[in-house]
Amino acid sequence: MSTERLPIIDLTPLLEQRPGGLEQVASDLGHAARDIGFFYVTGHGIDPALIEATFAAARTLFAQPLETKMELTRDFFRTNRGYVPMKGENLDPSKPSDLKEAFNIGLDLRADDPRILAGEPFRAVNQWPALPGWRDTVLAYFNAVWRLGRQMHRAIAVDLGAAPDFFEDKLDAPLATLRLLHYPPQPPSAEEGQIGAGTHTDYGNITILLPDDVGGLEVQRRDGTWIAAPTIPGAFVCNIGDCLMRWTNDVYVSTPHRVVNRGGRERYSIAFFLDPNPDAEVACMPSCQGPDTPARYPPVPGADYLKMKLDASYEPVRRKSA
Ligand SMILES: O=C(O)CCC(=O)C(=O)O
Ligand SMILES: [Fe+2]
Repeated sequence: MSTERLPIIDLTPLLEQRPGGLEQVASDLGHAARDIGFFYVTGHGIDPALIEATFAAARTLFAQPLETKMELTRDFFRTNRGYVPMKGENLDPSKPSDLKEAFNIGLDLRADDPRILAGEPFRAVNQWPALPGWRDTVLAYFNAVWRLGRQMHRAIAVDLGAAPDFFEDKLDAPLATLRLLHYPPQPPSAEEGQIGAGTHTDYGNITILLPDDVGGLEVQRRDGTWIAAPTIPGAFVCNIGDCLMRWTNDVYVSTPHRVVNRGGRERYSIAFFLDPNPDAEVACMPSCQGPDTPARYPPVPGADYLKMKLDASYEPVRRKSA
């Protein structure tokens, strides 16, 4: 394991709209996004009490009987919402399934939302456990990190030579997923290659991850070696996803990572995946192409891209359970 550390980026100048703050953070984010594709962010302004309450909500949910949790997993493959039991997913399809359970929440829509009635992909109602205050807490956290992700996209847009609001209408009704995660300690009985989260890249634009103090996230450098990404109290870990890599003609990198819970304790983490609006056209940014670097990928709607990625990750589990 390499001793290199991921960069730490302070978002305060961006979020407080200090003079030159947007450009400063654009440069810091752009550098990290082109290099290792992973970075910590501090100065994000999200209330520590909300963070604590969301962790508490995750612990309470995962402590429910399996039967109760399984009731929250209707039609998962179509909606990408609700509960995923232990070993219910293979982030690395070449390895045994992941030693984790998860719970997904998407954009919160009413049952009579026209997008649901029209059968649009991944538009669905959320599944809510019958726990007092749970929905309010988790939705407040969803909204806070979504807002943060959009603000970070202002800096990303500037780094990519676009207007600061370039991404705004592509992220205002996004296929975003908030995912609560629970990993048991890595058991001695695990199959060869079976870990908390198999090596994978994320699918969306950016991921805003809040790990607890157990640690266990590992990031793969381009030379194949691994860097530990220990938890920094109060900081998020952010990474570039495949969709933004495509948008930038591979100028930004979506970096492989994994979770191995060697800490001997239960581990909880909360990931927010900011995928674009379903109808946002994911097309090569003008600044990322030129005579020597033509666009490598044709434009694709956000929804088609996400579907392609999710299908590949659940396919092995679906096949086994068929
Ligand atoms: O739990 C973590 O720390 C990371 C999880 C992850 O990489 C993912 O769910 O995509
Ligand atoms: Fe990930």
